[in-house]
Amino acid sequence: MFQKSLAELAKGLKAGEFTSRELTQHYLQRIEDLDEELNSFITVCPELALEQADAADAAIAAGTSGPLTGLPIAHKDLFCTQGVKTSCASKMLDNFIAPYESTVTANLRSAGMVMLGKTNMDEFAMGGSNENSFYGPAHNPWDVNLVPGGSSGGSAVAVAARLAPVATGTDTGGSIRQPAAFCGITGIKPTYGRVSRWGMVAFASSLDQAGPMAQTAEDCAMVLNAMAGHDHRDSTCMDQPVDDYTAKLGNSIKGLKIGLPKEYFEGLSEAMSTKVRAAVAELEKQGAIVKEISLPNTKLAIPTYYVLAPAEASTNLSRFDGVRFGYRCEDPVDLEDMYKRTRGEGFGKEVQRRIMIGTYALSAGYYDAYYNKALKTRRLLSNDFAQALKEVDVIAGPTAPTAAYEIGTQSKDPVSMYLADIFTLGVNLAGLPGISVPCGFIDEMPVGLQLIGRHFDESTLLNIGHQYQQTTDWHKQCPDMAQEENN
Ligand SMILES: NC(=O)C[C@H](N)C(=O)O
Repeated sequence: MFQKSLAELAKGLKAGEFTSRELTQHYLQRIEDLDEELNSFITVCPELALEQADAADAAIAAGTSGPLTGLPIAHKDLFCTQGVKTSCASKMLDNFIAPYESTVTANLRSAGMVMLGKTNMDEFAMGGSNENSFYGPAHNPWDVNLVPGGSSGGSAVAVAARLAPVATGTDTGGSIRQPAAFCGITGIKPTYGRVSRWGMVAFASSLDQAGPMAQTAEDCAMVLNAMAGHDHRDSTCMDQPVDDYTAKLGNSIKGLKIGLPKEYFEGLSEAMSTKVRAAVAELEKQGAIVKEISLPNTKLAIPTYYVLAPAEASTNLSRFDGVRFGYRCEDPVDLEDMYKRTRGEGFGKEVQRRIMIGTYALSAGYYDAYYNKALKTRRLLSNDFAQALKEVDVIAGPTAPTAAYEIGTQSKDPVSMYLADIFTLGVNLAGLPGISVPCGFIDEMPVGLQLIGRHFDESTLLNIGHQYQQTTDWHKQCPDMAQEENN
């Protein structure tokens, strides 16, 4: 049963092959059996899940169900969920139970989805390996000695190991797409403003965006249908009609123009370049027209992001002060001591590093040299994409420069970790949608093809992903521990 995609499970539920309770029990059992080794969940909520499953079964029986009713989902642990811990994988929020529900989780709940639990991540979404978690690293199910990517690492692991058919993630600079690539699943970061950020704990507010992670592009389309839409509680959420993403999956890609940025292939390993070019050739076979393009400012993406994101983080995270909620240090001698020790003890190293970088970049003497300059280079990067997307419909390239690496090998060197974000950061800086689709293996580890589209054109990305998955089977491959015969 767990091998099935979300779309297949939806059909099975509708046909009465199993109930939502049975399906939910099945996944809860898999989590119990396998997650000790994988560490993909921070919180599992069996009682709540079964209660929601029973309600879904009642709705199905009453004929009031929708396309997602009764299907299980896992949420990244930075979406506020009323009554269920929301930790952001930080000691700072280890005791935090949100008094309200995020719009994303509320939308999926009202679509009838069943919440299995909350997934592991890099602390406050800062990282690309899931090693920066207060709860310890999540492990890649293809090889448990390797990282699953991050920051939405737990969500990617849960889907890849078939502990959940779908999960939510968030992406500030690649946090949906890169772990999707490392774990061999599909993940889409929608256009900035497509999905509400209300109740999503903020990291960098001009970049953060939520999206689905699943086995297939079709599954992502189903879930994005319920996630996307206007929300007056998030002033950056756009009041723009939402496409029916599943309705547009059947379109032919004949004549579609795909651009390959030459900068994305300069210095790229032969192995990765071959995989990406083979995937693009497959799309060409289906009628797409491929041409080389240029994104001349690509090399500015890392310095720009790693000034702006920490700057925004330093202000967003100032709310964690030990006063109103979250961690508070023991026996402070005075207010200053409480602030200092609460933040020193409650935040992990990477979070502290970013707060310091961000505070420095925003400080009076350096604001123009760093923050203001980064805003200008952000504009150059956006202009590159805007120009390219006049010439082509979508841009294709690798999601990340490498496949997953061994736990512990990069965590000592934050800069080398930052450099690995080269292909994903620009997409957030320009507010564009991007999808990662599994496109093969390097040394037995999955890698992803990234497709970048025009603002609000998630439909085209999901359709290309879907068409690609009609003639390839990379997305169907799963790690040994998720093989039917082993369970
Ligand atoms: N949050 C993200 O989207 C991932 C990025 N690697 C970061 O650490 O900022």
